Amino acid sequence: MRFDAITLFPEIFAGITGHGVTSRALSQGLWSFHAWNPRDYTQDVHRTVDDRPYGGGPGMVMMAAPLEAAVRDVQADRERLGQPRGQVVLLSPTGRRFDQSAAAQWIAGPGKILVCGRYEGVDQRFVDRCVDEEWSLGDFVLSGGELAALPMMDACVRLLPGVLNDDQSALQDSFHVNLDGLLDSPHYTRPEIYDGEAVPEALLSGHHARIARWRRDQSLRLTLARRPELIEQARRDGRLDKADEKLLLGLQG
Ligand SMILES: CC(C)(C)c1cccc(C(=O)NCC2(NC(=O)c3cccc4nocc34)CCCCC2)c1
Repeated sequence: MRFDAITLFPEIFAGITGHGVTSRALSQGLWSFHAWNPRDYTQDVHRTVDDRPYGGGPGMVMMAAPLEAAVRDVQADRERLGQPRGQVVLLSPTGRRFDQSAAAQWIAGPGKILVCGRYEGVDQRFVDRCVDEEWSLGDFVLSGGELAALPMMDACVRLLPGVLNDDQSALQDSFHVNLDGLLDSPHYTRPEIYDGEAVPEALLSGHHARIARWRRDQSLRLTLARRPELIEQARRDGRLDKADEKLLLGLQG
């Protein structure tokens, strides 16, 4: 899987290229990354990438030409290497909401070209001419598209075969397999008594069925309390068994 980022701040991507499982996967060649700075595609001596908004208003807008020139260079680079084109994605608050299923869809494709906005946004003519999809991380104000691109890329790379070992993929699988879309149960590790607080007795029992039941119950309780819509989704998908429903009935009364 290849990711390209069009960004004024390529160093931000060290967050995943330089640390942890995503960094190791990069060095193992399980995925690849290239950052392209629009500033390298300017023609003026000041390397201007932004300008004031027509119609007035605060802040600056990223100009279309450097962005488009960068995108065309990425596409030419992929073509030169015989790699598939890949969609141009604008990270944007108006985009479709990214989630785990989006990550699964993204890794099925050739790899996205991620355009990261700064200032007040990008010239609409660039969007009309070059952008295939807009995706959003959520409804909050961010300083730049890079800060949404990073978690999306992380979610995708973790899904690639060979990136996570069996231990690490437990969390990944649990989202879709053990917990199937429910919140995770509480975690505990040594010491057994921490400042007088003990680990729940079920987890010390050594009885795997009892431990699994305790964890499932905790996930259902927590999900019902914090994200009830995930319970509904699991019910619609037929992912709740009789014991689950019995517990939920007791909780919901
Ligand atoms: C109603 C709402 C969502 C609060 C909102 C409304 C208006 C503006 C913003 C905002 O944050 N503008 C700044 C800007 N944000 C983003 O790029 C961005 C934000 C959130 C999720 C994202 N996912 O990808 C990219 C995302 C970065 C600088 C270039 C212009 C876009 C937010």
